[in-house]
Amino acid sequence: MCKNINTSLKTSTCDCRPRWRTKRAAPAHRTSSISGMEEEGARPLFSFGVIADIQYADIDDGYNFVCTRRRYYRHSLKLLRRASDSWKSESPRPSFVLQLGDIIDGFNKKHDASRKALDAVLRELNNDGAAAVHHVWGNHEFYNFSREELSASALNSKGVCGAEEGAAGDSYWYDFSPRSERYGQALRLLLEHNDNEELNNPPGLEQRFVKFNGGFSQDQLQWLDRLLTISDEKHEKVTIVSHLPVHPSSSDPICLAWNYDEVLSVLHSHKCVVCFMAGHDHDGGYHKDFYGIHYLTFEGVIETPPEQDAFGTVYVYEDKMILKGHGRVASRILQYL
Ligand SMILES: Nc1ccn([C@@H]2O[C@H](COP(=O)(O)OP(=O)(O)OC[C@H](O)CO)[C@@H](O)[C@H]2O)c(=O)n1
Repeated sequence: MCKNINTSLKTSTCDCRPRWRTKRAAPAHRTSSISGMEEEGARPLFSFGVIADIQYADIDDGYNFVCTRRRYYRHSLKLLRRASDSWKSESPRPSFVLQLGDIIDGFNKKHDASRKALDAVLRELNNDGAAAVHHVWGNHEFYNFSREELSASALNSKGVCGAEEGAAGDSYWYDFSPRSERYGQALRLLLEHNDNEELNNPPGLEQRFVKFNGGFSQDQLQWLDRLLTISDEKHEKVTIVSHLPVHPSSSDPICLAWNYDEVLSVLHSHKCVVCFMAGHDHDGGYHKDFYGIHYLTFEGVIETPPEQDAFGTVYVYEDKMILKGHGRVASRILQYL
C-alpha cells in the first residue's frame, strides 16, 4: 500500500561515517510462548506466510548506509529458499504469502541486473507450486523499476487468490516517478521538514523525513477509511500490510512513514483493525496499542546472517492470530480485543 519516492542510488562503497543516529537499543516486547496454538485444539481458519526486505542482489556482502549492519545480498536468496521450502512442507499449506517489499536491492539497477534479480527471486517464491504471493512495493522497487514496469510485472498482485479487483488496483495507484505530480508533492513535503543537502540524512527531531521513506496521500487515507468502514459494517477483522511502519513503538523513528500519525488516526477510528504488518526497519519491532491493534514490523532478510532465518507463518483463528516466527522473527500470539 505504501509507496516510496524514487531516488538515485549511491555507490556500493561505504566510508563508515556515522550519518544518522542509529536505532533504539531496547528489543521489542516478545510473547514468550505460542502454546496457544497447541492448546487451541481447533484448526486455524487458514494460514499465510510473511517475509520482508529480501533485497537480493548477486553482489558481495556490504553494509547499510551508516555501516552499522551487514547486508548479505547474495545469501538472501538462500534464506528465501529456506522460507519457501518451509511453507511448502506445511500441511495444510499457507493460503498465500505476503512479501512486504524491497524484494530486490537498488544496487541491481547500477549493475543493470534488476530484471534478472527479480526473476531469480520470483523463481524461489513461486517454486514448484508454492502459495500465491501478495507483493507490497517498497523503496527499492522504485530504485529498480518505473511504476509502469511494476504494474506490468509479477509484482502487481492484482487478482491474486481472490483479492478484490478494486482494492488490489487501488493499492498500486501511487505514482512516485520523478516527473509525476505526486513526486512533486512528496518532495515539497520532504523539503519542508528536511533542509539537509543529502535528503537521506535525517533532520534533527523528525528523523523520518528522509528520502527513502514516504507518506500516505489524502486520497489513499480516504480510500483506506472507506474500506475500513465497510469492514466495520461486516464485522470483519482486518490486517493491513505496508512497507513502511506507522507506529513509533514498532519501529526505529527513522523508518516511520512521514504522516504515520494520520494513518493511526484512521486505524483508531475503526473497530475492525486488528493488525498492521510492515517491513523496512530491518531490525523489526512489535507493539500493541491501547486500541488492541498489533503492529508487527518483520525483521529483514537482507540483514540476517546466512545461518539464521527471517520469516513467519501466521495462523488465523476466530479470536486471534498466531505468528510462528523462524530465526530472527519472534513467535507471538496476536489476540483480538
Ligand atoms: N551501502 C549502501 C546502502 C544504502 N545506500 C543508500 O542509502 C539510502 C537508504 O538506504 P536503503 O538501502 O534505501 O535503505 P533500506 O530501505 O534498505 O533500509 C532503510 C532502513 O535503513 C532500514 O533500517 C539509499 O539512498 C541508498 O542508495 C548507500 O548509499 N550505500
